[in-house]
Amino acid sequence: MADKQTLYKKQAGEYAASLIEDNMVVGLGTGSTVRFFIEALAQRINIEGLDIIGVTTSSKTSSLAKALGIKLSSVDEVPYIDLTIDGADEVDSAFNGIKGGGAALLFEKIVALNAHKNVWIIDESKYHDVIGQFPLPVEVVPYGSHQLFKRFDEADLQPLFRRTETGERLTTDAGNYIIDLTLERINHPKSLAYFLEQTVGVVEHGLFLNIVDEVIIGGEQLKIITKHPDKLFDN
Ligand SMILES: O=C[C@H](O)[C@H](O)[C@H](O)COP(=O)(O)O
Repeated sequence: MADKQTLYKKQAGEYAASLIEDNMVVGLGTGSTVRFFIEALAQRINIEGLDIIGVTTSSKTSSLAKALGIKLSSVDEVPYIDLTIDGADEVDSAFNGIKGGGAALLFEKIVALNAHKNVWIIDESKYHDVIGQFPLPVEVVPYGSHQLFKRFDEADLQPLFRRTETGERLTTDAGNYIIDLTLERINHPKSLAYFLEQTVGVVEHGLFLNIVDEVIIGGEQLKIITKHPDKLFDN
């Protein structure tokens, strides 16, 4: 039998599939929670004849969606994305998130920023008062990445190159490396994001601030939290 976390991911993923409407262009995130969403979406396509176009955020999601017969287009070929459904590694009550546990943060952020609406699906263990318990992924250009690693280390950001099971440095779909920062608690996500964005060699970071509109949280009871459009969160 599946563990609770898996059941909660499935619950959130399946609920998200019910949000998709005919003729939508749908951003398809990456990860184990999104897998449940994509499977449920494919079922609706087959049973109800739902007509949608998917825009994927990783090679893994592309393979899964293709195998399930979902029509795909690239982010550059669609005029806009109606709704993106994605997972997250950690979310706080100010709608800040950490993403990139599956190394897809760069394409995920591009798709998210081209979507009219972003919905995240998580299980309840990922919802915290303050983000940072999950190591923050930073995607970096391979050239000079060792120097960058040293700078992060000197700044006490506890960097670690992400590696594959066979021990080599993991390469993202865009051909970059990931350095994970073990921070435990990110009190000022906006300042950290700014620092990373000013650092040459950093392609993107896993802080998704002010991006998500709604979070669906699987648990004993499914919860949906929606950001008020006028509410600004200052980090
Ligand atoms: O790079 C991967 C993504 O940001 C995922 O959406 C995130 O890691 C959550 O994945 P999962 O649903 O497998 O926990």
